[in-house]
Amino acid sequence: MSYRKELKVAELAVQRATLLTQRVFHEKAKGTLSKDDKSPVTIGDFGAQALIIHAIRRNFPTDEIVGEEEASSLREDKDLSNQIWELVNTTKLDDEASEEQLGGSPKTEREMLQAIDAGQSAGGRHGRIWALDPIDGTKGFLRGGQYAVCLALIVDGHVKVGVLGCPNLPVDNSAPLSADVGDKGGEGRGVLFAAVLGSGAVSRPLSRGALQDSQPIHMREVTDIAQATFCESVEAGHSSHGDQAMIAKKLGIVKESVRMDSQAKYGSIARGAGDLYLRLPVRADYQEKIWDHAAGDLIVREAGGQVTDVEGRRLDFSQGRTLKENKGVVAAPKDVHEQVLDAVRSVLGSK
Ligand SMILES: Nc1ncnc2c1ncn2[C@@H]1O[C@H](COP(=O)(O)O)[C@@H](O)[C@H]1OP(=O)(O)O
Ligand SMILES: [Mg+2]
Ligand SMILES: [Mg+2]
Ligand SMILES: [Mg+2]
Repeated sequence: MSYRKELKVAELAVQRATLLTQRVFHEKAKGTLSKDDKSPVTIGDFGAQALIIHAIRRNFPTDEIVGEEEASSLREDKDLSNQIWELVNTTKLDDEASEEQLGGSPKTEREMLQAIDAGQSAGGRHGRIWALDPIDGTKGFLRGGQYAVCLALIVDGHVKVGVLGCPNLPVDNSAPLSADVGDKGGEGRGVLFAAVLGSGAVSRPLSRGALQDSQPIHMREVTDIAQATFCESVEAGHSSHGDQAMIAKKLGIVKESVRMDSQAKYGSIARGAGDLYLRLPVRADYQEKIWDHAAGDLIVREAGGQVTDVEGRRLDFSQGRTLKENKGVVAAPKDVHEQVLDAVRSVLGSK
């Protein structure tokens, strides 16, 4: 299957949602709510989820959706719900045909809340399931750092389409890897990554209207692993900086790691700005969420990379809302992945 329509809808929906998140960053007070697990959520997360789920339901009404957020806290907080509605109701792509392809946006606040709540699928190994992270790296978003709007289509447990909107990464695929977001105007920033299984990966500038032209992206060829650049989370609570530093040392890497939030890490290595992405578990009981990895996993593999967990198993998206059969992530160009994995095993094995 070509998944042509799925790809187009996903790209446009992510592009529109990034506009909403940027409006939140530039125009709104960025208050946060704390979720049960103490992680933050903003009006940007809810608004982006509403717009994207609306577009999926209009175009693919029988598909299931695994979305990170849900609306119960908004039903109890009218003021917050109103703020999100104002954003959702007024964020549109400049291009009418593209808006039409998305099926417009929710018509009422009630419809918006229903859309947010339509992301409660349990996931699993059968059927068509969209995995959605409306803002990945919420902490990065709040800091003015990197974040990503992430959407993937999983069919019978396999990722078929992946899209990442990264408003604060440079458009230029050859720009040096840095978590820096540049000047306040955002000139030259904003990139949309996409991949379809078997068709390669591309990037294009994020725009305010129709999709711009894309170009293919590839991982960089690494001939000497000691020269590789690796990226990791900013948050030490999300992956172990200590173990990652030991692995880098074992590989002879002397360059300092680049720390950035969100799946922008997957996009960055897929276009050869960096080479390796290591995410080593901090807590034995944390299960990675499918929406934190599905799009990035496909984009990196389609750009010539391999993505596994710390034991060398491919990420298994058929296990429900989490990657419960996996521990951590090791993403690298295919040719050196085994070498990186050996270093990971030896560091983790000796603990
Ligand atoms: N203990 C943890 N280990 C790994 N990832 C985590 C942990 N706690 C939260 N996360 C998730 O890490 C993601 C951000 O990753 P990164 O550090 O690469 O930017 C977020 O989606 C966040 O989930 P949440 O949305 O619940 O905060
Ligand atoms: Mg996330
Ligand atoms: Mg999120
Ligand atoms: Mg979150």
